[in-house]
Amino acid sequence: MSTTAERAPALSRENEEDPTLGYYDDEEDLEAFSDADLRSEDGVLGFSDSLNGEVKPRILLMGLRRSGKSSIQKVVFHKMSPNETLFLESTNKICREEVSSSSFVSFQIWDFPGQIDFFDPTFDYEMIFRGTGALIFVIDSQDDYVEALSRLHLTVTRAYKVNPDINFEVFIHKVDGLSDDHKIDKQRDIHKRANDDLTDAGLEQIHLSFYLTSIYDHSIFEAFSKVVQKLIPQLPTLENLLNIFISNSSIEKAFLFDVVSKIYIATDSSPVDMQTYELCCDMIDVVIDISCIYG
Ligand SMILES: Nc1nc2c(ncn2[C@@H]2O[C@H](COP(=O)(O)OP(=O)(O)OP(=O)(O)O)[C@@H](O)[C@H]2O)c(=O)[nH]1
Repeated sequence: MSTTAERAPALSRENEEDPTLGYYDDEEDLEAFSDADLRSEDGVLGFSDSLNGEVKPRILLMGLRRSGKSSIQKVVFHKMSPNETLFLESTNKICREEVSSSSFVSFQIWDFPGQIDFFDPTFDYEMIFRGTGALIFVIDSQDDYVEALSRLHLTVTRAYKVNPDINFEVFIHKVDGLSDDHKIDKQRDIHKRANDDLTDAGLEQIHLSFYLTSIYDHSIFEAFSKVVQKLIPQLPTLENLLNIFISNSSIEKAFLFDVVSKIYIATDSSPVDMQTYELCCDMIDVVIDISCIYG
C-alpha cells in the first residue's frame, strides 16, 4: 500500500506558507456575505472576485437547519474535532470559502444558512447556480426527512433548469447513530423517494448520487473526495498514472492525497477499501504531527 501524497499547503492563504502544514486560524479565510451583500442593486452579486474573473468550481452546501452543513465544512477543511461542532452557532449568512490546497484542489465552498429563503424573488439564485460545479444537499438521517426531501426536490429542479451540468450529491448525514441495517434501509428509502419525486416531475434524467456520511468517522472525507474528484478534469490521467504506478511496483493500493483535507484526489482502479483509506489518513496525521514538532 502506498500513500502518494500531493504536497498541499493551507487553504487559500495566498503566498503565505503555513509552517504547521495546514493548521490555521480559519476565521481569516472565511468570508461571510449577508443576503444584502449578495444582492447588488440590479440583483446580481455585488462583490468582485473570481466569480467574475478566474472561474473556480463552486461547491454549494445546502440543506435544512441543523442538518450538519457547517460541521462538515469545519471538520473536513478546518480540522475541527467532531465534538467541537456541538458548539457551532447556526449560520445566518452565506459563508464562502476558497479552498486552494493544490493545483488539483481548487474550488469555492458556499455554506448556506438552513433558514434562508432561497427562492425569494429578490435573491439571484440563477447567478449562484450558473457557476456551480456540485451541489451537496445534506439530510439529517436522525431526523424526520420528509421536509428535507421536498426541499431537495425544489432545490435540485431549480438548479437543474439553470445549469444541467451541476453534480447533485446527497449526503445522508449523521449516520453514526444508526445500525448498519438501518443505514441501508434509510438510504434505500431516501433514494427511492427522491427519485420518485423527480420521475413524477418528468425529470428522471437528473442523476442524484447518495452517500452515507458522519463527521465521527472517515465517511465524510471519503464522500467529499468523490465529490471533489468529479470536478477534477485531469482525473482519468491521474488514475492511469496510479494504475501504472501500482502495476510496476509491488504496491497494493495507491491514493493521491490532498494532505491538508485528507481528501483523496485520485486512486488506482482497484476498489477502495475503507480500512485502507482510514489507515492512510492516520498515517498522514502522524506525518503532520511529527512535522509540527520537528518541522
Ligand atoms: N451525530 C452527529 N451529529 C452531527 C453530525 N454532523 C453535525 N452534527 C451535529 O449537528 C448539529 C448541527 O450542526 P451544524 O453544522 O451547525 O448544522 P447546519 O446545517 O450548519 O445548521 P444551520 O447553520 O442552522 O443551517 C451540531 O450539534 C453538530 O454537532 C454527525 O455526523 N453526527
